[in-house]
Formats: sequence, structure tokens, C-alpha cells
Amino acid sequence: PDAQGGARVWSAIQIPTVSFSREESNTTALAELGEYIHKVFPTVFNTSFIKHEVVEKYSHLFTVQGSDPSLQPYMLMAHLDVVPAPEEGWEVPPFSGLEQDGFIHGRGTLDNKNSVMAILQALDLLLTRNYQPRRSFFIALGHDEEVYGTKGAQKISALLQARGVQLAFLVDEGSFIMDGLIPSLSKPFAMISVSEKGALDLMLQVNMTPGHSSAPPKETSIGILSAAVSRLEQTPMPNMFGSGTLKKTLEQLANEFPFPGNILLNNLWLFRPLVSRLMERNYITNALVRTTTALTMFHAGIKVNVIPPLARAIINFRIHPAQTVHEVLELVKNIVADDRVQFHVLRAFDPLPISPSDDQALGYQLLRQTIQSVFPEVNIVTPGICIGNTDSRHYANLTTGIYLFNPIYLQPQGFSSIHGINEKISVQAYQTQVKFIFELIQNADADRKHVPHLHEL
Ligand SMILES: CCCCCCCC/C=C\CCCCCCCC(=O)N[C@@H](CCC(N)=O)C(=O)O
Ligand SMILES: [Zn+2]
Ligand SMILES: [Zn+2]
Repeated sequence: PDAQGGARVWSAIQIPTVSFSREESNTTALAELGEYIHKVFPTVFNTSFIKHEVVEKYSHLFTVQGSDPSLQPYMLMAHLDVVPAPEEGWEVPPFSGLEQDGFIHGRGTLDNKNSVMAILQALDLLLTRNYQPRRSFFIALGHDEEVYGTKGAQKISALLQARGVQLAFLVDEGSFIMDGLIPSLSKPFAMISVSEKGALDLMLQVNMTPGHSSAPPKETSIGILSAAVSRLEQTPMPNMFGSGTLKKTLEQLANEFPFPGNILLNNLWLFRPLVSRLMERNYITNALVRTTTALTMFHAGIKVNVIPPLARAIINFRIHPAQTVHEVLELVKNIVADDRVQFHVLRAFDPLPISPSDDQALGYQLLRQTIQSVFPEVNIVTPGICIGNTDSRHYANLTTGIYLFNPIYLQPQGFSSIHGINEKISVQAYQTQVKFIFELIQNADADRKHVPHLHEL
């Protein structure tokens, strides 16, 4: 990859494409970023076998026509928008895109302008070497992922569905080369997420008759609601550890752990109850074993001397793959157990199905093969579950092969910088991401008959 790679990301970071809410985003910046990619990747836009379309004003769909129409196409995804970044706490202003000590700083450097720029740069590099892919592929760049993707990804998906497109697989953000994220596991491992958790945004509401605060009733809407949400916070959803992807992930990682972790994980038939309890001790691993309950919004009261008529809270549940929205709602109602609390589902979807990761799973095996060639020092490549949500779920109608993987090392500090402060990427990590995509595209064109069998890779 060329030496300008860092500089290009640097400029994209300076364009504040913030999604504030479903109704409000910085559309001027989104348009500017669209013009910017056009300016820095002219070859991508001017190649005869690449079609570029703007969807819903700010999202971009590229159709790269391969030379062999018998091969099923795939899709690379990324998003242009970022979450807001108030300046407090940042070492450098979040939209400065400053390059310092080998790092590019700013909002979007990991989530997810790195992928926007790396995908286009890898394609640009291939084009300048006169490469025309054999297998067609799409590049989908959504503009509202951070506010659920209903304008961008959902519309692109509908457009492709109307065209009768079916994808062999797709690759989106959502997982990384995990480096020090699991307590006591110091060796990095690559996790390709093969599913993501579901979600339920639930509003709880209590209505009471307002009145004078000098003669308060025994219970107010605020007190009743507070008790209800507190019960939910104090009563975690059941621990679902024991079957499915996580168990397989841990078994694959077993020998990477020092004693006694290796013994515990190699003998889950015996130590499952203990391991499942240990998983609860850390926020990240806890999120892997259960549906999480996050109290994120609370509104009540209109004046200091008025008994509040209405109290509202919103709870964000992330649903474990072994549960459904319906099951979580039933559990919630049983825990709250108070008829004065009303429930309103604001948004809900079940966990995504599990994408295949066996020897025959083209997308998974291509990612695995490319990880092993670009990151030879990484011993383990394992399927996993993404605890957040991504735009990829909008494409579940087009493919059963949804894979979430960013070819970047993620340390705990990097994890907290995503949607947090001091988000940054090293120039070297960005260039490796370009290299990864550059190789992935070519691997997708290779004759699969000659790709070595899983255990020979
Ligand atoms: C043994 C296995 C260990 C695995 C450790 C997992 C550590 C988790 C690491 C990274 C997770 C990062 C999640 C990034 C993707 C989330 C993207 C996001 O923030 N999405 C938003 C918007 C939702 C949407 N598009 O609908 C969200 O989830 O709220
Ligand atoms: Zn993202
Ligand atoms: Zn995000």
C-alpha cells in the first residue's frame, strides 16, 4: 500500500459526519465526505466495470463487475457516519485527524472511516495494477449506521433485493484481533463474528395524578418507576453459557490460556458452572453470556413543587443468541411485577442467525485464510458473537454468510475509545488493513479447488 494511506484517512477524519439521532445528522459533512472519496479515488469512480450509485442522498453503493458471472458476488461494508465527540477529555481535538507519534487521532479512526478508506484504497491499488476481479462484489457504505441504518443500509439492501441479488457472503465491522480483552489471556486471537446479539429498546412508563408536593401521596410515579428499573438492574437476565458459539470459541482458545484457565476450558464438561460464573466477573465477558440490561434514559418531573404526572425510562437490552425478544419481554414483566408500570416496545429485533464457519463456508474460510497470511503471528482464528449491532443485519435477506471482522488489533484502551475518547489508529495498522482487503479481494477470485483444506492452512 502506498505511503499516502495515512494522509487520506487523516483528511476523512476532519469531516465531522456525525449522526446525532435518527432525525438529525450532519448532512453537509456527509455530502462533503462523498465528494472527498470521489476526489481521492478517481480511478474507482472512472473504471468501466465499476458502477457507482448514491442511495438516499448520502450512502454509496459500488458494483464491481467481475469477469466470471458464474461466481456468486459478495459484499464489503463500512459506514461513513460517526457518533458525536464532545472535545472534553481528548488528547487532541476529535475532528483534527492529527497524525502524531505514528497514530492518526480522531473520531472514526476505528469506527469506521478506517474501513471506508481501506476498502476504497485497496480497490484503487488493484485497479492501478490493472486487476479486474473474476468474482463480482459490492461495496456498501452506509451513512446512518450509528442511528440504526434505516436510511442507508436498509435502502441499499432493498435495492439489491429488487435486483434479485443474492450474496455468497458479506464482511462488515464488529470484531477484531482481540488483544488483551479477555482477563489472563495475553496472546492475541482473531475473532470473526458469525452473529450479533438482538436488541430491545423498551420504554417503561408510570402515570399518576399530579398534585401539590406539600401533601404527597405514599408513592409517586418517580418512586414506582425507580423501583421497577432498579429491580431490573439488580436481576440480571439468565446466564446462557453452555451451548453455541461461545463454548466453541473458548474450547478453541483453551490452550492459549495459562494454568488453570487451560484446564478449566479443556474440561468444560466438568467446569462449565465455574467458567460460566467467572465469565460474569468482567463487563465484556458478561455481555457474552447473557442478555444485558442497560438503563440508558430516565425522564420525570416538571417542577420542584409538583407531584410528577409522568415518569419514563428507556432500557436497552442486548439479546443473547439463545433468547428471543418475546422471551426477554416476558422475563422483564415478571421481574417488574407491577401493573402500574406500562411497557412500550420502541424497537426490537431477534439475534441474527449464526452464519456458517465450517470448511465449506466460503466467506469464513476466505477471511481465515487472509488472516493467516497477513497476520502469521496470530495462532487462533475463531468464530464469535458480536455484542453490538451493525448495518449487516439489514442484509440478512440477501445472504446466510454474515461475517464481522476488522483486521486490526484491539486492546482494552482501543475498545473503550470506540464511542469514547481518544479514538486512534496507528498508520501501520491502517496500512495493514489495506493490505488485508487487497489480499481478500484476490483470494475471493482464487480457484477454491486449490485453496488448501482447513487443517493444512
Ligand atoms: C471469548 C471471546 C471474547 C470476545 C470479546 C469481545 C469484545 C468485544 C469487542 C468489540 C466489540 C465492538 C463492537 C463494535 C460494533 C458495534 C457497532 C455499534 O456501536 N453499533 C451501534 C449501532 C447499532 C446499529 N447499527 O443498529 C450499537 O450497537 O448500538
Ligand atoms: Zn461502526
Ligand atoms: Zn459505532
